[in-house]
Amino acid sequence: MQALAPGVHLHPGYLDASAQKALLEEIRAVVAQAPLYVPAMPRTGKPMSVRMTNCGALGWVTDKERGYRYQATHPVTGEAWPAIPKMLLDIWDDVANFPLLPQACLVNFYSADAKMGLHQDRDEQELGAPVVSLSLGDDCLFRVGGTARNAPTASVRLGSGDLVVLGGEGRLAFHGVDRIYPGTSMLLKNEGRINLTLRRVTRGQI
Ligand SMILES: O=C(O)CCC(=O)C(=O)O
Ligand SMILES: [Fe+2]
Repeated sequence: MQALAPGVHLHPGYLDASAQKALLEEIRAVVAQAPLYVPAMPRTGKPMSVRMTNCGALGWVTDKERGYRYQATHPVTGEAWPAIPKMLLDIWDDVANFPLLPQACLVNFYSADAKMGLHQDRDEQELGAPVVSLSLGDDCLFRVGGTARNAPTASVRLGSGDLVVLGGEGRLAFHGVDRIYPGTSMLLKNEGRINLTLRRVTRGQI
């Protein structure tokens, strides 16, 4: 385990190749039920470059009119999100050091030219639980800083199977994805990167 910033820990190679393949199959099943869609930025309605879906009781969504939020249904199909695969619940159990299970798993799909600007994950009421983030497929350049936007940042290349935990004083650390390195992994059939982000949303037992 490697500290990228206070409270931000990288577990390089957390999933071996066969676990990555098994998890990818689970995510394919999630996407078959809850298709990837293009989220839009609040107010401007500008499309994000990352395509998204979710599994879990709640999913993180954003659109022009209502902005960033969690909701129980897919914004395009109107269906409830599929359940979080057991493999991911077990991973949370292993690394989160939190007594309750995650409620939301955001599935981010990055094509070769997608990125995600520097931001904090702050749409959750429960900030005592960490954010647990897994990478599958192509490498990316991940950037993480402090809890102020202008704090210095460190960049690290994340590969398939790498896991990052943002917890404690790192829970609100600014972070983002500056670029994808297309063709650096053979896991997916085509180029691209999948990121899975597990979170608690509400406070207390649900
Ligand atoms: O893709 C990643 O590694 C980060 C994703 C992220 O920060 C988010 O979905 O909030
Ligand atoms: Fe984030």
